[in-house]
Amino acid sequence: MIVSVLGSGAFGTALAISLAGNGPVTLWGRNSDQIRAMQDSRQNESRLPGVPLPEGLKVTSDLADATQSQTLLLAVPMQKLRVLLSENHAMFKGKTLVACCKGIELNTGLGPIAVIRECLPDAQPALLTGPSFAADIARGLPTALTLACCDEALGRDLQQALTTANIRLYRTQDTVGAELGGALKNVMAIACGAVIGAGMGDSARAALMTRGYAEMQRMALACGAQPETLAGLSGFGDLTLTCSSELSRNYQLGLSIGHGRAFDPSVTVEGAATARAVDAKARAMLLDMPITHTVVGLLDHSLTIAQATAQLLARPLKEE
Ligand SMILES: NC(=O)C1=CN([C@@H]2O[C@H](COP(=O)(O)OP(=O)(O)OC[C@H]3O[C@@H](n4cnc5c(N)ncnc54)[C@H](OP(=O)(O)O)[C@@H]3O)[C@@H](O)[C@H]2O)C=CC1
Ligand SMILES: O=C(CO)COP(=O)(O)O
Repeated sequence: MIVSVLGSGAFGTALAISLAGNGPVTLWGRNSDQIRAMQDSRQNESRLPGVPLPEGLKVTSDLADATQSQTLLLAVPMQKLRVLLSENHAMFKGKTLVACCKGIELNTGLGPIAVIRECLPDAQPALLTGPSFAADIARGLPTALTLACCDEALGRDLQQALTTANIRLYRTQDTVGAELGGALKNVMAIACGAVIGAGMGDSARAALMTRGYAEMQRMALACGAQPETLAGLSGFGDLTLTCSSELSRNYQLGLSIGHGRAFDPSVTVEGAATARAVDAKARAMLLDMPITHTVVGLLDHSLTIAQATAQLLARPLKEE
């Protein structure tokens, strides 16, 4: 299977580096200056400094060239997926499109698979998700991820083709569960970072992770997901990683909120838009998602940390 990775950020570059161990890979980025610098230095200095690009990895800013491959990994932020697909519609027709982003689209409440289906009804969509930091993958450290695809035969082919020396893939047909797990864990990571940043301690974080997981399940099951998917790598696995590591940008944003410090708005933090999208979706579906709602309040500055904490603690007592 000939593969190209579209999006030369941290994750796209890391995936391309790992996949290059299987055979030739093309990595596409939209910024021709950045791509030229990558071609010259053979590293991605802004996103993954110090990690050399392997020989079999071709880097290009020519999308027509990159989309010669039948299988395209889409490693752009969730809120940018639709524009990439719709602006380059003709080049993506009939391709196998593997979304590598984690989030829910702000204006529609849709996940990546549904966005691909809307933009390109004749494409074959799949999702690569689960606990992994780009820096770990790029350095060859071992990771286990979920490959979600409704079509079982295609899912098996992708699982085989995208497994690498350091990425072990598990397979599921439950794309709804896989994409909601990956999207919602980022919202919980913001909440956990805020609690730790504000000095509320590890017990409070454990409470948020557990009740956050209950919220993730509530939304996912209401959308038709399987509970096993939420308990797997794409849900519980990624929740654990993202809520407990300072390498996570979502967690870092939470830490800044907790510390009362500004955060660089240019950093990709998927959980911010996703919290707003999920909060609106939960309201429409009459689902109780208090942590997500509180994160939106913190992001919008309509709640202080103290108010947010008091509000969550004062909720009516209930069975677990
Ligand atoms: N980093 C990680 O550890 C992991 C990330 N992910 C997921 O991967 C996705 C991408 O994240 P990540 O790579 O880290 O983010 P980065 O911020 O490192 O990179 C994002 C990339 O997307 C490009 N991009 C943005 N908008 C467009 C567009 N309209 N068309 C084409 N390219 C565009 C950016 O280009 P430019 O620089 O020109 O703006 C940049 O190269 C996210 O959904 C994230 O959740 C998943 C697992 C791990
Ligand atoms: O998705 C990730 C880990 O699985 C990366 O997390 P951040 O986007 O918070 O850095």
